[in-house]
Amino acid sequence: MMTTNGKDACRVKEEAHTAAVNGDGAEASPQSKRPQRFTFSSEPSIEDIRRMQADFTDERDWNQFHQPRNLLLAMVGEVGEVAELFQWKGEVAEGLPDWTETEREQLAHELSDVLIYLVELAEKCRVDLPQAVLRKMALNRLKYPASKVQGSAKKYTEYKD
Ligand SMILES: Nc1ccn([C@H]2C[C@H](O)[C@@H](COP(=O)(O)OP(=O)(O)OP(=O)(O)O)O2)c(=O)n1
Repeated sequence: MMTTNGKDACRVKEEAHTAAVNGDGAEASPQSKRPQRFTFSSEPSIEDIRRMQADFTDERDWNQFHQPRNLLLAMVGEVGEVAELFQWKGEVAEGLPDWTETEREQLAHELSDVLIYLVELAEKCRVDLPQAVLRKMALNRLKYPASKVQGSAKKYTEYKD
């Protein structure tokens, strides 16, 4: 079980933006170093979250309601609640410097709701999410080689080679 608190969750640590992070095997160069990178706590894992939500639904006899389509709709509803927090604020800088603690906590709640439903949706669709993410990121790296798309946000279909 997780023993984290708000401070742990908000810690930033000195970390180079290395090849280990972007997975492309390139050496880290001084230019690629990012001095302050936010990191997550290592727990709970996605499997921990799946199990905690499974326990939560089992204890309430709610599996009868948690079919894939219902979970999808619930997740999209929670995405809407995330959007509502950003609504009418204009551009928001990384780290949300102008947000109050209450607003930050609301955001943490809504993002968690999205994640909880996403993880349960994946479970009910028999998608092993952590492994699926690894496969998808490998595909992303193939579609968007760093050397080819450096500094460009164009979609892969827009590159002529
Ligand atoms: N049938 C349900 C209802 C709730 N939850 C869990 C998963 C979500 O993390 C959270 C969602 O609860 P609410 O539907 O009450 O939504 P909010 O927490 O966002 O409340 P509100 O809509 O008032 O902001 O509770 C669930 O698993 N299954």
